[in-house]
Amino acid sequence: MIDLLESRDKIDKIDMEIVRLFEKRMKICEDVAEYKIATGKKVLDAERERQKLKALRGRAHGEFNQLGIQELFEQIMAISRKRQYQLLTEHGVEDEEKLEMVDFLPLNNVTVVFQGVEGAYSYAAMREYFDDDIKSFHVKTWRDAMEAVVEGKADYGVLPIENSTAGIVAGIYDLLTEYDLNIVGEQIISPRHVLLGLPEASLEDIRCVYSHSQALAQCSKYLEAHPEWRTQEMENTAGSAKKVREDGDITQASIASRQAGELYGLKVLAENICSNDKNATRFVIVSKKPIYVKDANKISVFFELYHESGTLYHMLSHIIYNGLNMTKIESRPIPGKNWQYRFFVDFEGNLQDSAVKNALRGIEAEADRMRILGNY
Ligand SMILES: C=C(O[C@@H]1C=C(C(=O)O)C=C[C@H]1O)C(=O)O
Repeated sequence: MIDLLESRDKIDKIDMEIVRLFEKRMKICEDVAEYKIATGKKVLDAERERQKLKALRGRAHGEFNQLGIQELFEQIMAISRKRQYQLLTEHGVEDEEKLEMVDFLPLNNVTVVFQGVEGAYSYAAMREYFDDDIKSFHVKTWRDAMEAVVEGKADYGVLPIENSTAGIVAGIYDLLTEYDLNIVGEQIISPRHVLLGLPEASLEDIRCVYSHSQALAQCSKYLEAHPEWRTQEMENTAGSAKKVREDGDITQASIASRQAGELYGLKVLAENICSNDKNATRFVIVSKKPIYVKDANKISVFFELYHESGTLYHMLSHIIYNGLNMTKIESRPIPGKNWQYRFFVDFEGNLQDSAVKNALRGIEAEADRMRILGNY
């Protein structure tokens, strides 16, 4: 019988040899980086890598080993690029500065836009984030809010991006890729939805419940317990309260905040109706100014990838390899490119950190399209 220890001993010797050759190869890659720093040539040379993979596969025997060699060398070359990005950062080769660091966000004499009507949760988030002396106005849609900021009618916009029960607000993710705005802050608030009706209404009268789709989703368990009620989506929660007041129909109810009920003269018919009592919504604060505050510790980016196997893995490896903590990943379809996706990733860090610079350099060089959405 073959001796296990003897085989392992042989493997160990081969592995030592692989380590020695790997380090020898990496040393030469550092020389390549030096050449690239001096000449401005890009780190990634996709054509060279394709040729190498083809040639190396051809040296291996059998389909299994050919695939193995391909995988192995894809990794080796990805590691070589990561080292080169590090060297570029170490040599102070800066990508053009996309965002400028500031000590504080300018908050004096500013105008803020939010979507919805007064009493909406975006309004509450704005009140929480900004000082009392700001000027504010509201618009009908999220797109209107984005445009108000782009056109300079508002300095900041407040937009809901994620709820801990219902998940992401997909429309906001998509709009962030359409408009060249920058996330400069975030605010989490805990919506406490209540069921609101006319003062003369009681629970037995209700036939139809109006609210924003997110609020309906956040109260889905409560609504499922009332299968006799219809639900109808509206643009925002406070607007649904306004509608119930204006229609004056005792069969209508709204899911909104207690404050919206007070604002529109409605009665609380039921409380604690959220499926998750820790329900919280995260809002982002967007600005046209390409800035970030010096102690910002979260970065949001999005990127699109070539439709090839392993591309997402390679992209995320830039974050992992540089020791950064990824806190979120989402994907959204790319309009007009069926079954292709755009990825949104959040990770901890500040744009001044070398690890962040290295990771972003790699992602930018290797993704189809990439943009930093903000450091906040
Ligand atoms: C080392 C180089 O940089 C990158 C890494 C490669 C490798 O490790 O073989 C090949 C091409 C480049 O994408 C190079 O340009 O030769």
